[in-house]
Amino acid sequence: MESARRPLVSQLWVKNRRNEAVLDPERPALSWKELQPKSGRGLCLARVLHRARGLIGRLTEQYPSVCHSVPISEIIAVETEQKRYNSDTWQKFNHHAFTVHYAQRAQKHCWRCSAVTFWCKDEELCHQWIQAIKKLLELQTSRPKHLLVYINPYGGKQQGKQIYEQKVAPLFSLASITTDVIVTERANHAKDDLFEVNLEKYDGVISVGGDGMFSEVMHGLIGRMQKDSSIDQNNPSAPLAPCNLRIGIIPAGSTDCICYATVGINDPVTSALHIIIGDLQHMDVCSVHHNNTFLKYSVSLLGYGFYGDVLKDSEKNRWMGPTRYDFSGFKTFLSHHYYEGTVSFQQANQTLGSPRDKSTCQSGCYICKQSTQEVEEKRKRHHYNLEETEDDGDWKVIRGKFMAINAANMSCACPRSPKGLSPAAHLAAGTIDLILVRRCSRLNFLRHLVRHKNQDDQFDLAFVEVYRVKTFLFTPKHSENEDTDNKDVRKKHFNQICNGNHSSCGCNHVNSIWNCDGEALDHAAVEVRVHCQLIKLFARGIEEDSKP
Ligand SMILES: CCCCCCCCCCCCC/C=C/[C@@H](O)[C@H](CO)NC(=O)CCCCCCCCCCCCCCC
Ligand SMILES: Nc1ncnc2c1ncn2[C@@H]1O[C@H](COP(=O)(O)OP(=O)(O)OP(=O)(O)O)[C@@H](O)[C@H]1O
Ligand SMILES: [Ca+2]
Repeated sequence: MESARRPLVSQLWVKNRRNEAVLDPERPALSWKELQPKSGRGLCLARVLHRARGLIGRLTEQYPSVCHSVPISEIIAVETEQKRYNSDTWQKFNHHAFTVHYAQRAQKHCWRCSAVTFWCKDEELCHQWIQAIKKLLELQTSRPKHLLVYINPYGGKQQGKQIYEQKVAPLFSLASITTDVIVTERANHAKDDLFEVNLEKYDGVISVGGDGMFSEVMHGLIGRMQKDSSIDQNNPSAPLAPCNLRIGIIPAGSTDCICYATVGINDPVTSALHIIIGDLQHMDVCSVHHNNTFLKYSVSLLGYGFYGDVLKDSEKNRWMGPTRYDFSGFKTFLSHHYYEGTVSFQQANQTLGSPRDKSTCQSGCYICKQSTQEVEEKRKRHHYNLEETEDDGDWKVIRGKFMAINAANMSCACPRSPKGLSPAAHLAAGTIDLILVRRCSRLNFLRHLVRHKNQDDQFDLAFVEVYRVKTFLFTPKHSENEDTDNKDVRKKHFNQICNGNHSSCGCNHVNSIWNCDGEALDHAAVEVRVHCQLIKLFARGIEEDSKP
């Protein structure tokens, strides 16, 4: 037992160079460092340079040899080397070699699977190393072994199936992860399936597609949990049962904002590596109700006004793929609509930070960690039927004319807006950032939009307000029935570019619609409530400095 904790130290060869390799179960990491320049007959320029560097290093007492180190948690697999090297090396080491595959940080937030082959002088040493690494890998208990994968073949640029087969499946198989793969045949296929399937045999569910596909998987899992726990989703104040299974996202959509804001990039290989090493990121979920009837859950953006109108227009142009959003965004910007209504909300406790904080939510965020403890205690109290003590403040009511009402449950960072709609929003603190953009000129609205792209403070504009909240209500000024009947009211909302036939401007509504993670809601009057850390993802949040 004692020997299992001691480091394994051996001389192994990497690319024909003698290295000292150390496998330290205490750190726990695998590291290797070149011991001396390659020996052998013959002279080549590289070797001369190498020796000169070694000599200079020794003279200055700094031998310039790089130490490589890989945490065990980031090793993907270890395997006996098959004969793929030139026969010289193969003969020299009598066929004894093993290869370690590991996750390596490439560019910012982008990970790649790298490999290093270690050559051993004898078979026993080779076997000892492979067994020692495998033993340490077995201790990585958070890694998934069996996954359920849903692929939307029509999301984004319709590349979901190819992306999964070419970039992800080979990595899962290298990591000995087995999968049941379902290519969806219709919308809601994944969601419906998750209500029926035996989930006990899986360690996670993977969504290959965009935010809409993720939303389907999430609705399936949350809905299933509530059904199994006899919780009525129509009750807006019911404490929801959290989901134990983690969800992985392989981005293949048009916005991929949930992936981008939880991993830092929308790259299928990076996401596959986070899944393999069993990363964990808790995430808040908002429930949306209308008159005590459950409508939907949201994790990224609930947007009324501008983003609702963009969505509505873009749905007609799904054939355009991701470009549909830019096209409809431009049209919606020109149509320049505002909507009247009342927003009521309770501001969250100040310990949960402010939307105007300069620091952002990152891997290991202390505000989210604090919420993990609180949510655990709250669930325990609920389990033992103990009383709740909510210390939320008074309700604030704002009546007005709005260009946009955006509720960001996370930063909503995506390739179109790398900082997102609310750069300081938290993934798992149990809060939403409510952004109110009041009626303003076209030029001012453009200034607001441009700030989604640059470094300027998005909220430092006279017509923009932002609040960190746990729950809010929205009531449109005009009743929802009026919206379809009252043509006179519609006319009041015409503007320069609308010629009155409304076929192209999409302005034939007094009310806008809610864009809920890219899906349209059927009602404008809503009650929204955040459920702290309801779901878990195979991710780790944004790493501060991803490249070592
Ligand atoms: C001048 C440049 C301004 C550029 C401003 C870019 C803002 C981009 C903000 C993206 C925020 C995404 C929030 C995430 C929402 C997701 O849950 C949802 C589902 O995937 N995606 C969308 O609704 C997809 C929403 C996509 C919205 C695209 C809006 C594009 C606006 C273009 C306006 C151009 C005006 C030009 C005037 C000369
Ligand atoms: N086989 C299918 N046929 C038609 N629609 C599907 C199918 N499978 C899933 N869907 C639906 O397609 C919708 C959009 O999918 P997805 O989110 O993957 O792509 P996207 O909308 O292009 O990307 P994003 O949501 O990132 O903007 C989802 O709402 C999902 O319910
Ligand atoms: Ca949140």
